[in-house]
Amino acid sequence: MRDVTVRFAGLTALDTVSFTVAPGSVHALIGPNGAGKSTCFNVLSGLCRPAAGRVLLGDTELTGRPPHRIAALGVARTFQNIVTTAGTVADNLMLGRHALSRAGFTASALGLPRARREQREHLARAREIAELVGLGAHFDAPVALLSYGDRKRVELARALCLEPRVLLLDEPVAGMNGAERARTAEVVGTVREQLGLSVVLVEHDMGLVMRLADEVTVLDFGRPIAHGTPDEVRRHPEVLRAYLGTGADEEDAA
Ligand SMILES: Nc1ncnc2c1ncn2[C@@H]1O[C@H](COP(=O)(O)OP(=O)(O)OP(=O)(O)O)[C@@H](O)[C@H]1O
Repeated sequence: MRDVTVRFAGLTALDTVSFTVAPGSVHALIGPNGAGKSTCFNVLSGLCRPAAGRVLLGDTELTGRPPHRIAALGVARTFQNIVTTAGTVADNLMLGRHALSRAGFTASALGLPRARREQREHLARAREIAELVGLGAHFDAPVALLSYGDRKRVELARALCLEPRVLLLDEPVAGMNGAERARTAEVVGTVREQLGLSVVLVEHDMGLVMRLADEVTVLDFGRPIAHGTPDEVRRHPEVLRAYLGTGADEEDAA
């Protein structure tokens, strides 16, 4: 992201924000409520068009492209709130693979051999992804019957079904209990390692950020105030003042 500015009416939600996500790394965006983290995600995933600045994936220009194009180019995201409720885990993951399907709707509907073969391959890959995030045993279970933590991981798996190069995780452990948080942290680590993708993470759970992130960008009132490793950032005077004060103390105490 280079020099991105976003304005809503009179308010500048992002003010010339730049950061680079190193390939294969976990990059966290943190900051107090209203700092601009969600707006950053919305810019990265194409839901929000910046007034100025650019978003690049390698050399590919993403700025101004619609969300489905950005997803097809390799940037997948999850949302803060769970969006999957209907169908089985398999159904939801197959929806995630739909964008990759070549055979087309008509061929699939007619059950043509190529479409059937493709469908089988997608299902096999969806199952692999479900296993990777720890949902293998629930593959054919209705999502509505799963625990909250498992449902959040269905969202993660669905995003992974796009075979992204970059995964945007918007508060992946929000609302989870301690055990579920630990499990999800482990899954994110595994996913990054095994799929070799880059992860951009917005998360209020500082313990998780400190554990998972290679680099952290701190936003405050739409401006980046610090950037560095988790250790650098947690010691940064501006960060301590603006935001981490209590979070850092709590974590040290833990
Ligand atoms: N669609 C919108 N219209 C008007 N103002 C908006 C809109 N979206 C965000 N804002 C404002 O932009 C600023 C940044 O909001 P944003 O949601 O990006 O912050 P955040 O860091 O994600 O906060 P939180 O941690 O609470 O999710 C806030 O002042 C917010 O009220």
